[in-house]
Amino acid sequence: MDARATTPAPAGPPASEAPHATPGGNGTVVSRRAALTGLGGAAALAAVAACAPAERTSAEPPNPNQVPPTLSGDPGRTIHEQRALIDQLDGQISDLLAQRAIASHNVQVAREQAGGPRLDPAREQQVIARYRDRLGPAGEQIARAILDADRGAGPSGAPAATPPR
Ligand SMILES: C=C(O[C@@H]1C=C(C(=O)O)C=C[C@H]1O)C(=O)O
Repeated sequence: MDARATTPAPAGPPASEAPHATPGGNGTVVSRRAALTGLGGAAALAAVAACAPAERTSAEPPNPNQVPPTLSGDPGRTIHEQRALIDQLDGQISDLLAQRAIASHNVQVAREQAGGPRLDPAREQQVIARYRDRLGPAGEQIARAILDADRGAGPSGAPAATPPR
């Protein structure tokens, strides 16, 4: 059985990381929770849910990490259709990355303001491992690129300045 199907979703950040909105330095204020569950993410999840196969042969709940094969793997789709899908997915990915950059920035600033280090290498390894588990070696590359982009991302990291829609 797929362990992910039975593993409950994380209950949210521990109390020590409660969602206090933190100024981003450019007027951007986003709580950790809002950033992680912003409309872009909800829209992405809704899109995935809407495209899930109508009938299920298993009683197991859908895995939100799994792109529905009807969307992603149908070779009968034309190149034009596939490209439209790619453009749509790239838009969602970009929106999510922009939200992630803001959330990451907020955590980094909060930790720094509390007198701690801006970065947390152990946590970064957890992030990398999650991407690697899901996507293999390419996932590790992607995670490292995201972490690089989000380290110190803020007002000057232009994409982070765009609030979630
Ligand atoms: C956002 C955090 O701060 C930094 C940024 C991280 C990230 O973008 O995922 C991870 C660890 C930290 O280096 C965090 O500790 O959660």
